Amino acid sequence: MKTPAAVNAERVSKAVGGFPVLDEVCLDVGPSEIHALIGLNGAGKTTLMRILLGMLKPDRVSVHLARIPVFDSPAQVWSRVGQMLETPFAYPELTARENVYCSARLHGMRREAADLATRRALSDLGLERYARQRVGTLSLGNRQRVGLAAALVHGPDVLVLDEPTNALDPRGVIVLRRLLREACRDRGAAILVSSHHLDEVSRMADRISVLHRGRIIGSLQPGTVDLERRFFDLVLHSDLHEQGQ
Ligand SMILES: Nc1ncnc2c1ncn2[C@@H]1O[C@H](COP(=O)(O)OP(=O)(O)OP(=O)(O)O)[C@@H](O)[C@H]1O
Repeated sequence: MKTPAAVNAERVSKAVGGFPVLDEVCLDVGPSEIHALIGLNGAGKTTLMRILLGMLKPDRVSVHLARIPVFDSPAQVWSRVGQMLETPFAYPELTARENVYCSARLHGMRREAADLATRRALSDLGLERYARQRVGTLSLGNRQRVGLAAALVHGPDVLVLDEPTNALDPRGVIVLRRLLREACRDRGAAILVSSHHLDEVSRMADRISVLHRGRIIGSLQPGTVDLERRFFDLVLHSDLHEQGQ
């Protein structure tokens, strides 16, 4: 049975060293949906994603993955999750192929299926010619491609990707967009991506939430004009509101 694909965070707060990094953040990602999180540097995007993936404990716990509280999620649930945070999943001393294969096996795939899925993921990400090269010797963009192949290899129902395109070339961006769209369409994947690039998320996402100083301050409509202006309006309005308090 497939695990229902959904991410849900209710009023997640997190302080680090007494400084609030996240403040009552509510966020959800439904099946067959790409939800983009956009915000300035230091807004809290990575911290939120780490909490959603159970890597960091929020101060108040109400985070659900596949409708199960994240800290109680069994291996079965995690096997249906793919992620790539700041440092892509990659052992530098292993080859690209070995890295992706390891990810497939760690997500519970049997040898033969893992082998097949690894070939497909390497081909999807345009990595065939680097398959036997050690990841530590690859370019930054190709390391990111390996991280993405490792996140996607097992066909996850939930995907959490932190700035998945920041090192990709324009062709890589298009490829990733297509792969994410296919994951949504073919298996109803719930996908959360963070980015700094409004144009890119506008093309990729179904929903865009703006995170600023640890709070969700509004949303943007993908595909509409003037997203940049709307984004800065929200940021400015939030800053002015904070100063006025
Ligand atoms: N372990 C930590 N110790 C101290 N401060 C931290 C720690 N983790 C996060 N922070 C702070 O929390 C804030 C949010 O960081 P986070 O990495 O989540 O932002 P981000 O939105 O992903 O930023 P960027 O777009 O630059 O990647 C930052 O001010 C950061 O310095």
